[in-house]
Amino acid sequence: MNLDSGGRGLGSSASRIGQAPEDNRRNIRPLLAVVPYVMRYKGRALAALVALVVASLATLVLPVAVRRMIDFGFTEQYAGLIHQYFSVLILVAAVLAGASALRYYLVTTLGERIVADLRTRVFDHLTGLSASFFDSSKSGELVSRLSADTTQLKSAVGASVSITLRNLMLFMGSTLMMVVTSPRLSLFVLIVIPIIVLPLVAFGRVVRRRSREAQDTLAEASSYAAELIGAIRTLQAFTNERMAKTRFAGAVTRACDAAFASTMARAWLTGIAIFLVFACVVVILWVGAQDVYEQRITAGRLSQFVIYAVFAAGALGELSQVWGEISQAAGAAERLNELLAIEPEIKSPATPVPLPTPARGDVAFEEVRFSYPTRKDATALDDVTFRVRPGEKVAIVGPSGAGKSTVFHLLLRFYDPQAGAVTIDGVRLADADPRDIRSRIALVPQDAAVFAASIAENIRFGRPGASDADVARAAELAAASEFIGRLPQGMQTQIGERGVLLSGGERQRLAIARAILREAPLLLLDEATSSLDAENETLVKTALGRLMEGRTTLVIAHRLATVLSCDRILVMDQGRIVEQGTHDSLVAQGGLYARLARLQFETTPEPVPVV
Ligand SMILES: Nc1ncnc2c1ncn2[C@@H]1O[C@H](COP(=O)(O)OP(=O)(O)OP(=O)(O)O)[C@@H](O)[C@H]1O
Repeated sequence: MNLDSGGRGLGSSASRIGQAPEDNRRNIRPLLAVVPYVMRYKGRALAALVALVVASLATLVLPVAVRRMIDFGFTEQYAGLIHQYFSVLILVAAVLAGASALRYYLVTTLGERIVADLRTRVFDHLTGLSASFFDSSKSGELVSRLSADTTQLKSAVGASVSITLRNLMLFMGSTLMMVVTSPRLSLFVLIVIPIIVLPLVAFGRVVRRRSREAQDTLAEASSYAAELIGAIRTLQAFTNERMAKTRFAGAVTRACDAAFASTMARAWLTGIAIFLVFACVVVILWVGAQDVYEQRITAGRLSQFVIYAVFAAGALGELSQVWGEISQAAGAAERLNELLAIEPEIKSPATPVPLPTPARGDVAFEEVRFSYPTRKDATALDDVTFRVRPGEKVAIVGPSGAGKSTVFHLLLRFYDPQAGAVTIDGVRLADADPRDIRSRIALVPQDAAVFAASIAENIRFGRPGASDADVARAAELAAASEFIGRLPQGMQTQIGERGVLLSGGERQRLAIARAILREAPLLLLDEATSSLDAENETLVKTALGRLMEGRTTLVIAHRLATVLSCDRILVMDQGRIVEQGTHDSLVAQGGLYARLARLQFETTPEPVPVV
C-alpha cells in the first residue's frame, strides 16, 4: 500500500476540471474572478489607470496639432506659430512617453503580483482537498494548472488588459474626435463598423474553443511526462523507454496539432480584422478626398480625420489581436475557477468537537462500512468493529487487499465511512477538525515520502519548528545518527528528490525519526517488508521499539517478530476482521492466521521479537 499515492484513473472530480460547457456564451466573465486580486493593490491599479488616461489624451492631441500645422503652418501669415506648435509637440511626446512607460511598469508588476497571489491561493486550495479528489486527478495536470494557466492569466492581466484598455480608450476618443472633426465622414464610418465587428466576435469564439483544446492536450502531455519522469528507474529497469517515447511523442503531436488549429484560427482572425479595417479606411479616404475637392472641408481637417480614423482602426485591430489572448486567459481563469470551486469532501464541521486533553490514545471502530469513492461497488471495509485501549499495541495482519491500509486511511480521516463510526478518545472523527485528529497521529508509511531538502528539514517535517537539538535527538533514537554522521554535510546534506541518495533502510529510519519528533499519542505504523540487510533490520527494529514505547500503536505487520511483540492481533480478510487474539490463541484456532504464521515460520525459523 502507499499512503501517499494518488491517481487511480480519472473519476468524477477530475472530469469536473478541464471540461467546461463548450458553448459558453459568458466568454470573458471568468476573468472577473481576478478582480478581487486586483483590488488588493488598489493604489497601483489606480495609478496605472491614471497613466493610461494621460497617455491616451496625449495621443489624441496629436492630430489636432497636425491639422493646425497643415492649415496654418504653411502660410506666411502664421509662420511664427510653427515654433510654438513644434515645442508643444515635443512636450506632448514627452508626456506620452513618460505616461506610457509608467503604465507599462505598473501594469506588468501588477500582473506579477496578482499571479503570485493566485498561485499561492491555488496551491493552498489544492493542499486542502481530500484524498478522494487526488484519487481521481492527475498530478501533472494539476501542476499544469498551477503553472501554465496562471502564467497565461499573468500575461492577460499584465499586458493584454492594459493593451485593451489603452486601445478602447483610444478607440472611443478617436471616434469622438472623428465626429467632432467631420460628422458627415463619421456617418460613413458608423455604417462600416458592424461589418468589422461582427465577424471578429464570431471568430473570437472559435479561437477560444480551439485554445482551450490546445491547453487541455498540453496538460495531458505534461501529465504523462511528469508521471514517467517520476518513475524513471522503473521505466528504465523494464526497458520501456521506446514505448514511453512513442506515447509521449503521440501526446506531443496531439498537443502540437491542437496548437496549430488554435493558431490557424487566430491567424484568420488577424487577417480578416486587418483587411476589413484598412479597406474601410480606404473607402472613407476616397469619400473625404472628394469632399476636399469640392471644398466641403479643408485639407488639414481631412488629415486630422484620417489620423483619428487610423488611430481608431489601429486600436480596433489591436483589440482584435488581444481579444484572442483575453479569451485564452478567460479559458485559463475558467479552469482555475473550477479548481478553486471544488470543495474538500473532508472538512472540519462548523463547530468541531475538541479532542480531550491530555490525549489518551483510545481508538475505536464501530460497525464501520466503507467503499472508496472511486470504487463504490467494492466494499473495502465491511462491518469492522474493534477497540484499541491507550498504550495498547495491536497488529493488523491479512492478505494483500484485505483492507489494512484502509483502516489507517479512515483513522487519518482521509475518507469518511458510509456507515458506523470511527472514534479517537471518544470523539467521532466526523465531528472533529481533521487537523486536530492528524496532529495526534504519527505515521510511518511503508514507503515514506522524502523531500528534496536537507536531512534535518526532512526530519523536522514531523514537527515544524522543532529545535536542532530535538531533531538530533530524534535521529539518535531512530538509529539514524550513525549514517547521517557519515554523510558529507551531516544533517545539512541535501538528499535528492524522493531521497534517491538514501538506501531503503536509511529512508525508513528518517521516517521513524520524523514520527518520534512528532510526539503524537497514536502511532500508525505500516511496517516495511522490503528486505533490509540483517544489520539494518536490527537497527530499524530497535528504533521502532523505542517509538512504540508509551504510545497506542496500530501496526500493519508483515513480520512475525512484530506480531509476537504486540498485545493483540486483528486478522483481516476481504474487508472484515475474521479473527482476533494473541499469537498463541490464534495459532490454536487453526484459521487464516495459523496458515499465514505457518508460512512465515517456515521461511524465518527464528523470529526475533521487536521489543
Ligand atoms: N484510493 C483507493 N481508491 C479505490 N480503491 C482503493 C484505494 N485504496 C485501496 N483500494 C482498494 O481497497 C481494497 C483494500 O485495500 P488496502 O490498501 O486497504 O489493502 P491492504 O490490506 O492494505 O493491502 P496491502 O497489504 O497490499 O497494502 C483493495 O481492494 C484496494 O484495491
